[in-house]
Amino acid sequence: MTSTSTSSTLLATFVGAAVLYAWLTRRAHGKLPPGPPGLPIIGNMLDMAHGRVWENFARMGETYGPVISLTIGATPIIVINTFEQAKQIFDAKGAIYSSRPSLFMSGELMGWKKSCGFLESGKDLIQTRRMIHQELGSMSQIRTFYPQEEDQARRFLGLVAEKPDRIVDHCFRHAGAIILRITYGYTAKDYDDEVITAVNKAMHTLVVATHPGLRGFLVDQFPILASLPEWVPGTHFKRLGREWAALYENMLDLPLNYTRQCLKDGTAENSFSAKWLRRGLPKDEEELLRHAAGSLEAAGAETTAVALHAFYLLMAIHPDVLKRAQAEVDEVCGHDRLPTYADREHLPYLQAVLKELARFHLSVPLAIPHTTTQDDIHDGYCIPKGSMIFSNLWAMARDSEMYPNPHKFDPDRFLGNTPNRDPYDFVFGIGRRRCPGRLLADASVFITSAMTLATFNIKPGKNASGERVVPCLEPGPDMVCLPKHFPLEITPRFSQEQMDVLIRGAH
Ligand code: HEM
Repeated sequence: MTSTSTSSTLLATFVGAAVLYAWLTRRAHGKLPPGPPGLPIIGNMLDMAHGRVWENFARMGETYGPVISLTIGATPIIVINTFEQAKQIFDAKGAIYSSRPSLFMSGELMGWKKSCGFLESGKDLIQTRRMIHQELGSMSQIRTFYPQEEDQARRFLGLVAEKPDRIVDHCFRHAGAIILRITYGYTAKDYDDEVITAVNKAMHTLVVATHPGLRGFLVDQFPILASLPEWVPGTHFKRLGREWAALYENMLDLPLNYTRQCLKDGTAENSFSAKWLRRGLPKDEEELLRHAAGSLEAAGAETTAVALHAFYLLMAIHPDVLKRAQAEVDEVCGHDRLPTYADREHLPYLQAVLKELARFHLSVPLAIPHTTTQDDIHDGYCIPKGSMIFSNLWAMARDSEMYPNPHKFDPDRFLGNTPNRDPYDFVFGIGRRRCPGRLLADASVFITSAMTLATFNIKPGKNASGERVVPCLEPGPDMVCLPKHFPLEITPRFSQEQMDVLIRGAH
């Protein structure tokens, strides 16, 4: 037998033993919520293997009810498919439903466990969320960042005017630049910015490491695999973990060192990190700040970029909505200036469009999984301590009882005397782990889309053979759900000279 086949046999034996151990040691719980029967040993692993897992979960909900269970190895997985149940669980019983599962690959090996989205319940989580809340959790704080937001949105328009065919890149760059500006006071370069590149690299590894189901890393389901020596084939995750941890550290240090330097030089702009560093934090709190600031970069950039890209696609798909929203913006702002935050209350149709955007394309369709810190009995079923809990936000957004004709993009559902439920009640999560960046996200999407409507027309673009391709909103399979790319035709609404005046306006 060659050494490779010996090692492969060893790995197979080890994985088999780990899976069998997990199966045999599943605790004798009460009755779990109903769910699809799993296969012996691997449980429901295959049900989570492919495609948009949230759609599979919603289909299972039609058969088994609003709260369903699946198992992989020893861990019960609970999926909550309705808003009502999610409120009962995350709001009313938040004390035991608000921790995070420990993910071996991303949390331990790659070092993300101190990032806000990964923190388990406890002192560090309370302090981290307090830090974020104090500077980004109220409208009075968010308003202090309006000048930076408006400036970044103008820069974005400039880039779109220059290279309209690179709209997806611009959305990602813009969302990253906003977060860097507000978190660190750092103004990113228009192209090839070093810090944006560092964030993108680290984020790419995080997305790969946290793929749901079978596409993820087996060590998350069976942490015992981490004790295998590195010469065993299949343990390449250990080397990857080390390399990817270095990318995470770089993403934290590069921009924070910039803020520290600016504070020393007396040139620091108003920012989340500058505000906290100025207070002179003790070492342990400064370490918390380092991860808290990094968690804003990680959680805030891609999610906002996805919303902006989806906005452009939806405007190309629905020319009637685009025209009506443009007409409203024109009526309030005229053609001589760009919209500002002060206009927001006079733009009810745009606000309805943005609510429908948030409902129709969910940036994070399954939220971030929670875990329970105690056994619970819910509606007569047992939810064991350590269960992994998914809020199926996508299923809530497509619930026909809350949203008649839920697969139709229809901003009018939020106007009139009996509007549908505000999707902001759940698209940012529910309960104690609700997104702490939601006010900032909303402010960024508002100003960018309002300024876009004022300056550009958006139409389906042409493919390589010159045929017009009507886009559709086809979501990808990842936890942060990127829509499929389609060519768009984005053209300025005014002459070059007028566009220059509009966009340069406040510079
Ligand atoms: C359209 C944009 C955004 C959407 C749809 C979104 C949505 C979400 C969702 C669904 C969660 C998980 C909630 C849960 O587990 O129950 C979350 C967590 C989080 N979000 Fe956002 N988010 C957005 C933008 C932002 C921005 C701009 C920031 C930062 C400035 C941010 C920071 C965070 C953080 C730090 C967490 C982790 C919270 C925790 O674990 O306690 N998000 N977000």
